[in-house]
Amino acid sequence: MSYIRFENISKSFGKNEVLKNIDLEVEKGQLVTLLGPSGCGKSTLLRCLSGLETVTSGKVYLDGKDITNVNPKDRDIGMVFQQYSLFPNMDVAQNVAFGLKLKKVPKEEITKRVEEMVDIVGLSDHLHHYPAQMSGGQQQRAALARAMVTHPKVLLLDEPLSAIDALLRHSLQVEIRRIQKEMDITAIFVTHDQDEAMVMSDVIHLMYKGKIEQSAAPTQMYTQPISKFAATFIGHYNIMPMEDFQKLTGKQADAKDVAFRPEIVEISTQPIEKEGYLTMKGRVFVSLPHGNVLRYAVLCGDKQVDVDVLFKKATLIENNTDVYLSFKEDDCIFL
Ligand SMILES: Nc1ncnc2c1ncn2[C@@H]1O[C@H](COP(=O)(O)OP(=O)(O)OP(=O)(O)O)[C@@H](O)[C@H]1O
Repeated sequence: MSYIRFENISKSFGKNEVLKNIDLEVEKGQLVTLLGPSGCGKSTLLRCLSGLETVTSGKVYLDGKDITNVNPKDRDIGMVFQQYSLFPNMDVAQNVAFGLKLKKVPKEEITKRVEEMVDIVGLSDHLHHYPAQMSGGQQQRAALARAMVTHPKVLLLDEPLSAIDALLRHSLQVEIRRIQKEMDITAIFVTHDQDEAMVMSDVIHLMYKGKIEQSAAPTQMYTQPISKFAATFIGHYNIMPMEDFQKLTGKQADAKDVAFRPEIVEISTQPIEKEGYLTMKGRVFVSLPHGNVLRYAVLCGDKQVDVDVLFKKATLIENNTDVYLSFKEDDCIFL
């Protein structure tokens, strides 16, 4: 049996069914992400594991035991939330020591374990600082240390980085992943940010309206979405009804929609003819920098197709220029 197992979990608040027959497994030592839009049930599923929420039906197993009705404090689960949940009147050392004191761990051992843990999260210089004296990122590291110092069976991270600015957020993503691997922690991470899920996870569980839409490793999720929703949520796919796609490219397929990523499309002012490639004509109506690429929005018929070109290669095509788009048929996903 897997280390964590949600078996046929449903959860309703009154008439609102928020989780619908969820089956999900997590292996020991994995970091899995629950990814999905706001309100799809990510936090509720996490709270069913921690015991902060009861399930309406189904069972939750942890480390071979049915914990569905176990008191939250006896589940041995560490949690970090979006809000910095440190005790404001305690310094970092006292905050991190808190759980160990509750467990009546001997004093010398507490000091040793707190110092080790604070060192791992890179806060040794802030051992005696209070939360108000630290940045958001430092406070989240302290919260992480506090959640991990007791060696919980599972670490639950509910959007722990969403209040932190982009640059620091990225370095904390990498750091949390490093610590999780180094300490062989089993963790479930909740986010609505696809990039964060891509960086952090062994497996992504994409949720939609209370169900698991797709479960896959990050690269597979990115390159092989199984539904229109998955393609919309991950990878910024161009999605076009098959009827329009057929009119533009001549390609026929037994599908409702076709999805293709902006970065697989070549754009040129000259016709492109290549074996195995599909082409369509269009007109550039705007181009905007997007991270490290230039994104052209091209109108093909009455459909917008986004095309990403690496900045270093880009010679700017002016707005209102007629262009040819081409892409490998193999790179299209027929849904
Ligand atoms: N205690 C509660 N009482 C009533 N409804 C609730 C409660 N907790 C959550 N809900 C509802 O359950 C649904 C799922 O909420 P949940 O917080 O799990 O979503 P989420 O995917 O984590 O969203 P977000 O990314 O915005 O945090 C929402 O419609 C929410 O309003």
